[in-house]
Parts: sequence; C-alpha cells; structure tokens
Amino acid sequence: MGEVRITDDVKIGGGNPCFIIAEVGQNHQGDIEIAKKLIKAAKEAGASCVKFQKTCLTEKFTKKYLERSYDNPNSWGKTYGEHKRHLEFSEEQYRELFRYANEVGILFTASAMDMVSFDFLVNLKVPFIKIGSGDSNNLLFLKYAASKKIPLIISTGMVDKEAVKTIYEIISAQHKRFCLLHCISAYPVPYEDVNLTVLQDYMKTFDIPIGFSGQELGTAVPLAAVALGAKVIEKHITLDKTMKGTDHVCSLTPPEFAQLVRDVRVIEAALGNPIKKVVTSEIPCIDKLQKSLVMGCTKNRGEILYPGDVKIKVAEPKGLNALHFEEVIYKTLVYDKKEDEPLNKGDFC
Ligand SMILES: CC(=O)N[C@H](C=O)[C@@H](O)[C@H](O)[C@H](O)COP(=O)(O)O
Ligand SMILES: C=C(OP(=O)(O)O)C(=O)O
Repeated sequence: MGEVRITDDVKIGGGNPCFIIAEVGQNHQGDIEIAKKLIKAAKEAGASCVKFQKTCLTEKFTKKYLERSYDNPNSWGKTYGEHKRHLEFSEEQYRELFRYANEVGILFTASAMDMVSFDFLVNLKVPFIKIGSGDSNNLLFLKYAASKKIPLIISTGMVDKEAVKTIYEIISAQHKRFCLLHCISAYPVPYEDVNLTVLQDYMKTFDIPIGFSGQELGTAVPLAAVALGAKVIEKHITLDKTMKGTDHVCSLTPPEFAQLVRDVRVIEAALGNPIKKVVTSEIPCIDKLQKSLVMGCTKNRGEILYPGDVKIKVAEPKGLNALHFEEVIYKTLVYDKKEDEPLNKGDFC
C-alpha cells in the first residue's frame, strides 16, 4: 500500500499514524464563532485535521431543488436554498477560518461539493481536498479533481464496489496521491449497515491507503476500523449533540473526540507486530511466576529420571524452562538431587 504525502510532515498510509479528520461539516450552525470554537476543539482533541464543507449552491443544486420546501426540525429556512444559504460561509469567511486554523496549529480543509468550490479550495492552498459521498457517482467531477493533482480523500457512500473501482481508475489514471474511505451515508447509520469488513476488501483490491468515514453513533466502530487497518478516520465533531442540524446526532463532543484520538493511538501501539515472541516487559512476570523443571522426589547420582520424578513448578532458583520437560525424561542424574531442587542443563546426561 502506497503512502500519500499531505504536507512535508504529514503522510497517510504505511507505518504513519492514522490520519484523524474532525469533520465540522455544517455543525457550526452558520456562526463563524462556533466554527472557530470547533477548530480549537479539534486541535485540543488531537485531531490531525479539521474539515468543513464548501458549496457553491447554484453549482451543486438545481434552482428547483433550492426552492423545494425544507420543513423539518433541522431546517434553517423555509426552503432548502434558504437552509443551505444560512449554513454556507463566504469565501472571505473561509479565508478567516483557514488563517485561524493556521494560528491554532491544525491542518484545515473542506470537502469540495462542486467544481467551483474545488477551484476555490485549490486557490486557498489547502493541503488536500475531500470529496464526499455526494460525488461518488459524479465522474465528471472526479476526472476534474484528478486532473488538478492535489491530494484527495474520497468517500464512497451511496455506491457499490463497481463504482468504487471506477473512482479508483479515474483518479489513478492521473496520480496516486489519494485515499478511499469506506462510508455509509445515513444519519445515523444503523450498526448492522456499517459493513466494516468492506475495509478489508478495499485493502485487498486497492494499492492506496484505505480509511473510514463514520456516521454511526459513538466511537466503537471507528476504533474497530483502526484495528482492521484503516489509515484515515473521519468523524463529525459538535459542541452539543442536541443542537439543530442533521449531523449533530451522529457527531462526537470534544471530550468524546479526544477519547477517540487517545484510543486510536493506543490501538496503533497495541497492534504492534505479528511475530509472537517474549517481550522485555514480560521478564518480571517470567521471573516471578513462570514454571520450571524441578525434582519431584529425592534421587541420587546415576539414577534415571522417570516421568513422575520431574515436576513443573514455580521455583526459586529456577530450573530449566518447563518446555524442556521431554528432554529430561529417561536421562541419568549426574548429581544427587533433593525434592523441589531445580533441574538444569548439566544435571543429567
Ligand atoms: C452526503 C453528504 O453530503 N453528507 C455530509 C457529510 O457527512 C453531511 O454533512 C450533509 O451535508 C448533511 O447531512 C446535510 O444535511 P442537511 O440536508 O440537513 O443540510
Ligand atoms: C459528505 C462528506 O463526507 P462523507 O461522505 O465521508 O460523509 C463530506 O466530507 O462532505
């Protein structure tokens, strides 16, 4: 699996730490101060990056769609257009947030929800661009994005494996600086629909870093994703899950996000390497509790050690590691030995 370079210091894939994206999305309620609080919270939680969603409404939606009534508790307007306009930051506000994230010291980017937004983000000089699941079937956009040669992280909700292969082919025809995220687009995703083992299939099929964008509740599923080898994790972050908005319910609060990051780092450390061996930290327990070979009875030099004559016990001093039991049986004692005395190499021949 290749590595994707995001900045001079940050790479995704290989042995690099899992890249953890705090997805603000539209959980800022259209309020730049809340957006800044979320950037700060993402930094303090230890996220690798904070992400927004940039949309040019007339590029992403048809006029009719924007005029459609959007009458629900998460709506910020009577029509979908009013709702989205309320949530959309201007380019100037994006520049302000970008500067703020730089000051705070966290990578900043957004998903480009259309080509106009893609160009804006390229000009803003974000380190990579996210393409959300809403564009996983948008082959024109994917070709355009690939041609710009900026690193991409692409989610694959709402399509099947054939479409994911098409995404892979379109981008890799131009470059390999991209990652694919397994994703199911529901808010929240029922656990039975997550199908996390798709990650393993992606890892077998594609020679690029694979990650997971989770819209289910809690942190168990992204943690399992890391255990399965995900190199990118994306989760929504919110100041308050009860706020108005479609995504708050499946988001993590700052303390939950911080716990996720800590747990991801624990899992990465714990995955270690697959060669089973005795490790240094076990030595005190070996010294204290590992069993060794001792005499089961008193016997003299020249006598044969029959199976019942050798016991396996925790002893001090220790005898031979008990794994050598079979090598001792039917050997002849070279010294006199009392019951419970350790049996060592050289004590028999
Ligand atoms: C597929 C996709 O774009 N999903 C995004 C990323 O997860 C979401 O944040 C949507 O923007 C959000 O759920 C839309 O909510 P509403 O329609 O209430 O503004
Ligand atoms: C829709 C998005 O992401 P995902 O498909 O990963 O939820 C996004 O990043 O805007």
